[in-house]
Amino acid sequence: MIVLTSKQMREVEKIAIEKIGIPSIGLMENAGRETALEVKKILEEENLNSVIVISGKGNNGGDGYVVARNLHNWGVDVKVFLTTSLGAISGDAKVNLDAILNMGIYVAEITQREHLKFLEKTIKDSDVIVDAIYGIGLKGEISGITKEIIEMINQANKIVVSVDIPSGLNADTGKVEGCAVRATKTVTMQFLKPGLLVYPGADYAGEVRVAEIGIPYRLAAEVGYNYNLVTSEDVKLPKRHGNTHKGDYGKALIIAGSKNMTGAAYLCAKSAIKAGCGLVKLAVPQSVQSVIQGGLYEVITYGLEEQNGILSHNALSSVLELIEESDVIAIGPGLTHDRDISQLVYDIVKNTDKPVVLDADALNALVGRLEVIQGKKIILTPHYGEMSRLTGLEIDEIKNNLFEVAKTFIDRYKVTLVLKGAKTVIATKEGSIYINSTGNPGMATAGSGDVLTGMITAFLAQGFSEEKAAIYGVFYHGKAGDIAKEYVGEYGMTAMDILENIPEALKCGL
Ligand SMILES: NC(=O)C1=CN([C@@H]2O[C@H](COP(=O)(O)OP(=O)(O)OC[C@H]3O[C@@H](n4cnc5c(N)ncnc54)[C@H](O)[C@@H]3O)[C@@H](O)[C@H]2O)[C@H](O)CC1
Ligand SMILES: [K+]
Repeated sequence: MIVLTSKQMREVEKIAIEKIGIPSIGLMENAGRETALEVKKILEEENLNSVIVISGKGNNGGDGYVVARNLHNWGVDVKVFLTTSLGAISGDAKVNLDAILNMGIYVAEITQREHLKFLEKTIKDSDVIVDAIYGIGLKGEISGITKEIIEMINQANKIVVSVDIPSGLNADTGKVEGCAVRATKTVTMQFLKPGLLVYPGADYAGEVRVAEIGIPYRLAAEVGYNYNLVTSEDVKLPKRHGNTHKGDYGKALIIAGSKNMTGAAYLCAKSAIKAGCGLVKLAVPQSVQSVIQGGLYEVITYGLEEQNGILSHNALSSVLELIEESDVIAIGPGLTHDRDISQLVYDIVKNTDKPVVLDADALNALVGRLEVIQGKKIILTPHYGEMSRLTGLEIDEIKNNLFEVAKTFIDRYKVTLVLKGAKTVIATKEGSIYINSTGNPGMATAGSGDVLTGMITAFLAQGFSEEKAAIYGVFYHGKAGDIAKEYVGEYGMTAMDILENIPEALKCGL
């Protein structure tokens, strides 16, 4: 599903109005009416009838006047408060402000501190708050009286419907600019915005609805969008042909495990099989092979050269031989981190041009010498901690600038990046960003990442491009977690629960 940044949104709006000739006031009418319909639905469902619209000085505020006009026409008790003076309103917003004044709708200015008490009382007496203070035109941090108004909205404990984007939220990053409205629902115009989809923005936006306001859909392609939300529509699975055999679904080699982390290797290999990989070979340290083999009926295991239960660099030639007979490789789950293994991982990556998924300790192994991945068919799956080690950035810096961090990384290394988090973001070689829509907090559990690596590897093995394998793997991993949640809930969910629900998740894609 297409997602547009505020800049891209402005570009499509400009083409719609200036090139195509769609009247801008018509777009505002549609934006306001769609939001009003949403508010009406809430009022009817909850048996409520009074609304306060809080409008800012721009076109977001203009949408707010249209909301008020429509609600008034439908018999709703509606009042409008301006965070600016009446004289500061211009353009389409002014046309709509004049209309509501002419209709006799109550309009008040909140420009001084002493007005705040009255606003507080009106909020208290209202059932629903419509937030039309700032939309995509927000620049910099919110301060002064507007900040106090937003804090008042948040403390009121009312149903809040935000127009386009919760006021105070950065539409592009999801960052809170000083303060932001906590919405129950956000009605966003024509296209999703990235800031609504990642944290903290996603928490502030509440339920998000995209309203069609009359901008032609094709304009997104014209301005060259690069953000996408991955939904079930985007990850349909191809039907398998009748006349096929296991060779058609790929041979994967997984290099994983150590004496203290046999489970990671198990979870990864089993997940690859569960996600449809034709044949999975698992290379582990010799001394743990018999432990790992138990229960892995479908997987061929290889015990390789090791030292104290950890793969050693002496395993390189055996690994390279196994790679010869494989289509795709995954390295990392449960390997542990030491100098010898780092060199092993480095040399494996250096010596193959086949698609490789790098996870966990394989990522740690490449810290400081990432140039070896440059331009290769590689998918990296770091969580924020691993990304921090790879880039030298603080975890908070990564969390607050997910898109920028991901883009800078792929611009430099030209690989596929799966940046794992509460909202996993995938960045492709071509510079596109995909935001995942599945998953839940129950999946924040040990081994969950090993399952994901197995799934991505399986899609790669089945002939998907790195980009598609990453997108599909992340989506269905989340889906399996969502199904697991129905049975075991979030608290008790284990990686095994996710793994066991992979087949059910994949059935949804057919
Ligand atoms: N995208 C579309 O096709 C349509 C969008 N509509 C709505 O219009 C807004 C965007 O309107 P715009 O006037 O450009 O910006 P805002 O209303 O968000 O506010 C800008 C307003 O506020 C001032 N300002 C910005 N930041 C700050 C700050 N930190 N402190 C103080 N003041 C600030 C700025 O100078 C402006 O004056 C979009 O979101 C939609 O809701 C149309 O109605 C339909 C078509
Ligand atoms: K808003």
